[in-house]
Amino acid sequence: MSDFTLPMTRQRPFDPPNEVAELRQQASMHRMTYADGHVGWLVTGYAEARAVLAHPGFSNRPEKMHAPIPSRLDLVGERRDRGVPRGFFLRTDAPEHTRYRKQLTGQFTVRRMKALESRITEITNACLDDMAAAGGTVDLVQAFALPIPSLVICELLGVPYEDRAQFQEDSKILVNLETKADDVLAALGRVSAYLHGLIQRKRKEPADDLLSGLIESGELDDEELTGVAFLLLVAGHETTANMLGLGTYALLTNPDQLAAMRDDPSVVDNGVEELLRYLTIIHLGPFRLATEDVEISGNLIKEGEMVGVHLPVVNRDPSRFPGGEHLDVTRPAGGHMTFGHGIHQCLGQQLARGEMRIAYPALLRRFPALRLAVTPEEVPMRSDMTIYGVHRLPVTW
Ligand code: HEM
Repeated sequence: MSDFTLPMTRQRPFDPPNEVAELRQQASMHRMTYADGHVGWLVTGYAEARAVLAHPGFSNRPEKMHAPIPSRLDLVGERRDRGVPRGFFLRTDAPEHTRYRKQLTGQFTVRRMKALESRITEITNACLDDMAAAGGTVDLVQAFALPIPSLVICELLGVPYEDRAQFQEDSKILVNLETKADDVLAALGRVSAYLHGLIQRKRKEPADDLLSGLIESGELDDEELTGVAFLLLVAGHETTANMLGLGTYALLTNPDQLAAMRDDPSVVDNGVEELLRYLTIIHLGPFRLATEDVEISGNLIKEGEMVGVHLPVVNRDPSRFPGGEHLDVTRPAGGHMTFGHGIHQCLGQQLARGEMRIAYPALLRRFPALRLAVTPEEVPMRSDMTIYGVHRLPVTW
């Protein structure tokens, strides 16, 4: 089926496109035509996805990659050579990747994540207070889903509160697949210049934040520090924000699941994993380029061929998650691949989990009568973005 091209249009808001779900029923790996005519692969099976992402015979560097869908830029990492500072290591390979990853892992300590929990609770409560004060109908994305992760990342890095508005705006520009190249470059320039200045300030006045910790370890120069900080800002904003927005939408349209998340604290941790699995907001990729011939489940991927992993469909593979097309916050959801797998597995996953474990129940308990203020069909979906979610979620209570 080498004439298969990747569909992005969904027939139902929480389900992957029918065409891809149907493919998985036929086989776990498929030939797929990329936007420039390159014939590579699409992986729809759970075991095969893990095998690809754990295999050393693939590169994550964007330079030689073929775009999966027409006339759009892939993840921000594609733009590395066009203005992203060194240190933005999202799409790199060993040994460059190993060096940055080691530095960062050393900073995402249990102690730091634990300390952030009380700040996440405060930030969440402040958003809920503002919502209660505004009353009537509010857009949950602007009032809740976006500000929480945005402020938490600022906390983590030590970015002052008053500077955050520009960051939210710029990161939105950077992850939108439709953004024009000039606008991307302008946003990159603004964020880089700001972070560079912040690093200078932290060199003089270190504090108990991740940037100061990285400076202290002395391994990275200023440009690298800027790139790393920039990556965390972008990666930490929109991902968790879309989980909070889309997750709330999913709960509002599944009232029994919502009630379990609201009323039973013992359900929350697993409920968050299930929402991550069921919604799988990274719905384009990850993609890799074979640097040698690789055999996966009897399929020969030739050197130079692209492989895309369709995470939303992989996370519903019935051999791993029976009945996985339904949201069930009590289903054992561990082992899902929403944070990827292998050496590039999400660095911020514990932070993202911490935010969701605090934010969902806090929202549902503060507003027990929370409901959509529009019909479900009127909720605008982010089908056109690298990260899936809702553009807006009008709610009332
Ligand atoms: C629900 C929220 C999130 C989701 C679904 C998510 C998903 C992912 C996925 C799928 C990857 C792997 C990409 C690949 O294999 O090419 C990844 C990597 C990464 N994520 Fe996340 N992420 C989330 C939140 C965060 C947060 C909060 C941060 C930072 C504070 C973060 C930082 C990163 C970084 C730095 C990488 C690159 C890791 C590497 O290449 O070694 N993410 N994320």
